[in-house]
Amino acid sequence: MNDVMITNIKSLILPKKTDGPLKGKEMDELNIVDDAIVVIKDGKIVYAGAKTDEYETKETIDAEGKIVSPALVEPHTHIVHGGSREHEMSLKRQGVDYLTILEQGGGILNTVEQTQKASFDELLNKASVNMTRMIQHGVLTVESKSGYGLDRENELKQLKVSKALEDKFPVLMRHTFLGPHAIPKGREAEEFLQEMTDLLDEVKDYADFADIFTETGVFSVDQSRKYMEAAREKGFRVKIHADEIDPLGGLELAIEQDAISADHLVAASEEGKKQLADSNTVAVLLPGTTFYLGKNEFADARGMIDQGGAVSLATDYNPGSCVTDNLQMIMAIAALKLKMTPNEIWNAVTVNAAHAIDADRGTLEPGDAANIVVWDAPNHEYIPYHYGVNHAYKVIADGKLIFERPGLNL
Ligand SMILES: N=CN[C@@H](CCC(=O)O)C(=O)O
Ligand SMILES: [Zn+2]
Repeated sequence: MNDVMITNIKSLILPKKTDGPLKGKEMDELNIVDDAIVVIKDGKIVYAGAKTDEYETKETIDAEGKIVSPALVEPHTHIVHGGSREHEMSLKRQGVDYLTILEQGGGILNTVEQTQKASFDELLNKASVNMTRMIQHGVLTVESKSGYGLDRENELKQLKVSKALEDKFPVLMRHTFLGPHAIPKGREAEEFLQEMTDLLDEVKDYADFADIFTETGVFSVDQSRKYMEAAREKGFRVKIHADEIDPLGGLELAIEQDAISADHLVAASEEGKKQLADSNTVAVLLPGTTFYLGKNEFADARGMIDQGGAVSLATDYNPGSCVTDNLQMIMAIAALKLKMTPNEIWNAVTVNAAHAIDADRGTLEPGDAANIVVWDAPNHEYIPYHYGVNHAYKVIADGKLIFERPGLNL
């Protein structure tokens, strides 16, 4: 006897399971089955498809005629950090830009100070609030970066908090070492980068990927290449914060280094975008950051997809450049500003996001984890359309109903 059947599903969204990410035109293909059921046993999918009488289960979860999809995958966050930076909004209003704030010792370095001061428990409690909200918004797989410690003790503290989050919540996580995220005040780039490179052996026990912020005033392409080569030699797959503000050639470097993802890419070159199609690298676009930094030019998702590349989407949740943990909001910005189609967007936040962090998630094939969301929406196009609110109605983790949207108590 199976355990659970999800019944009364108006439409079931079924992204395609493939060995690599969906690229180019494939990104616009999405299987949607009307009048469907999902059958679950031991937390895994037994069947997801058209309604049939073939299965018996001990329990049912009523989808109430709503739409159902795999839980979303969030492939780029800075969820573990101390404090907040609301004061930067006034600076931005006065015209001080992101890199100038960083150059003056604020921005990332402000959060570094607050993260260094915070205890393990303080960081865990704070990140737990955001993780709860992410889950309530339909996310059950989360990538989490360090990078606000900038020394051995505090980078390890951040990574250990990240691991503790995974133990505390029914989520699958990937943990990324981002030691070279900024240059501490009074330090010299090369010498600090060497210190972070020397930490790679030790952080290997806690981190799945090694990441770096390649940007004007932070790390150059040459410095980043050196770090990525060292990380790869130690067995890491690499990631990069590339071409976020200035076009430095970070995307080309990512492809050269066989990075699992290249993230941001607002200022990526035409050459880099072209090379994406023949690479193993997923472009993780973060349009919430472009919006929050008040820029008018967004990453050229159309150029990347239309030339055959693989694109994913993430919040980039962090206290400075994108203060939202709502991935549905990013789906809306992707529709409006990246001109991505609804099918491309759904693939970008499920299968392609999973490939960007090497997680077997985002699909509902037999044997997959039964991580599922019932959405209070008439169809899959509705979620990017009705923006800024939470459409997740029921969230099911490993076959267990863990969140139901509360109503009003009138
Ligand atoms: N740009 C670099 N790192 C983060 C921002 C971190 C911060 O501002 O605190 C990002 O991905 O946007
Ligand atoms: Zn980031």
